[in-house]
Amino acid sequence: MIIDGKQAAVDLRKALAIEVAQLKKDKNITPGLTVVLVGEDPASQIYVRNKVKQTREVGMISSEIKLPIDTTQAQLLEQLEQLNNDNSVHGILVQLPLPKHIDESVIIAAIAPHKDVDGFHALNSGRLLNGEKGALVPCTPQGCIILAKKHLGEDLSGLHAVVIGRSNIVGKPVALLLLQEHCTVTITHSRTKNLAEICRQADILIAAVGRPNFVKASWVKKGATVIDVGINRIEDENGKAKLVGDVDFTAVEKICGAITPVPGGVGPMTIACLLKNTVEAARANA
Ligand SMILES: Nc1nc2c(c(=O)[nH]1)N[C@@H](CN(C=O)c1ccc(C(=O)N[C@@H](CCC(=O)O)C(=O)O)cc1)CN2
Repeated sequence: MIIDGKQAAVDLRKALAIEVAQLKKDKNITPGLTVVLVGEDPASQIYVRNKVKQTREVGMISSEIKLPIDTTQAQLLEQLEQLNNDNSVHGILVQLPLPKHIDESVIIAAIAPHKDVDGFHALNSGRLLNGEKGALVPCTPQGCIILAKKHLGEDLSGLHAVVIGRSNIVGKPVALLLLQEHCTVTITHSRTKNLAEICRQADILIAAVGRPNFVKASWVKKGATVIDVGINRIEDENGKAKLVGDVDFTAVEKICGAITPVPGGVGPMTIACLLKNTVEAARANA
């Protein structure tokens, strides 16, 4: 089975549009998201454009702040201070990666935690770690869980989930979410020994390593659910640009029970979950 992330994102946005309309009717609140982009990275520009477009499509307010590549860290912090104090802005997102002269961790820490719709602020990651209610949860990990449940149903308890990758943005939070779902969780990374053997034990395999076609068919247990977070741009045999995930899709598809494709898997869910977080932020701070 191929898990259709594009369709799951459409379904989530439809449900959010209804919620947004209800929030307007009942409380006269229109959720507002501001996306900040520093520089002109082509992929980031596309992601930001899609975020703004989809936010508006579900009836929310969205604005984009484009800053030049030579923006200083102090200038970006000043911009965030203004957004933190603007009551019409419920969600703030700074598109990553930032230019090298800006320290991402300083910027993430400067976003008001209740407006941190990326869920990257230490207060939100701490809440997730403690299993507290009210955390804004990172979008890609949320998308992974929703997509895994499309195949496995709501109850993931007792399943062995193996996560490849330990980033703060995907690997660690997705592992915590799987733990909340009562999975047995193994986190693996570049120094893990016997990686293939560990992956073969997975009922749910999450690949978030950033290496094209890294996960081979021989690493996958028959019937496993495979969630591919990778977005890697490579050249095909004719020199044409092509987008692939971290999983050797063609080979793994024949063995697994279900798999997310790239494109059309986790990526679209990242943006849909961002809209979900913005609605939650607006509701929580009404
Ligand atoms: N502040 C953040 N920065 C970044 C995040 C993030 O969650 N917050 N994630 C990524 C980029 N990203 C969202 O920002 C993102 C990446 C990919 C997609 C997506 O829909 N991909 C499509 C393919 C699109 C293409 O052709 O490039 C797919 O997989 O089908 C959405 C959002 C890094 N930065």
